[in-house]
Amino acid sequence: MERPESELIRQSWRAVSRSPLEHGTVLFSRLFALEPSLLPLFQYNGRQFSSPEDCLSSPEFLDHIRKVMLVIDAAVTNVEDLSSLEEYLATLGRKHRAVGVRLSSFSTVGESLLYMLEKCLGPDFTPATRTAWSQLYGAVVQAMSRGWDGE
Ligand code: HEM
Repeated sequence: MERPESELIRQSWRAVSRSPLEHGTVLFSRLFALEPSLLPLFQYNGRQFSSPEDCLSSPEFLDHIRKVMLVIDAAVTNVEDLSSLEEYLATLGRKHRAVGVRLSSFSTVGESLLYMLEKCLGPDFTPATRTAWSQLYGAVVQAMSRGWDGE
């Protein structure tokens, strides 16, 4: 996997990271629209959400959005040496496998991430920036995929 263009990643993330919850909400709204079957995987205290809107307004789910944005933030910070996150990401992958997430759903997450970046950055989301993010996200998923090894 080619190393993503660090400067494009950092620059574009600056705009997103000013309001992570807002942009993370755009990402997950898109994710639920593309793959509604992911909704039942989010349950807190055994409670099932009746709709994406119900889920997107729950404090526990908003915390999950914050966690996701923090992981992406860590990947941006370590974009030049993602191997430092490898163990953490493999463990994170294992935790997601344990709650019933399929590795293939992370492709839909990637699509939703690119969608959110496009909405946030508008014309600044150039083809080169898109390529850089696809590479970065691809590297994150590759590391997380070790959590599904042996399936
Ligand atoms: C297919 C989409 C996803 C689903 C269905 C999913 C589901 C879950 C669930 C059910 C939990 C446990 C409850 C919670 O902490 O809220 C969790 C935890 C977590 N998720 Fe996700 N997740 C998804 C994508 C992601 C992504 C893309 C990231 C970051 C790259 C991420 C980062 C985290 C983190 C950091 C935790 C906390 C892990 C811990 O407790 O150590 N999730 N996820």
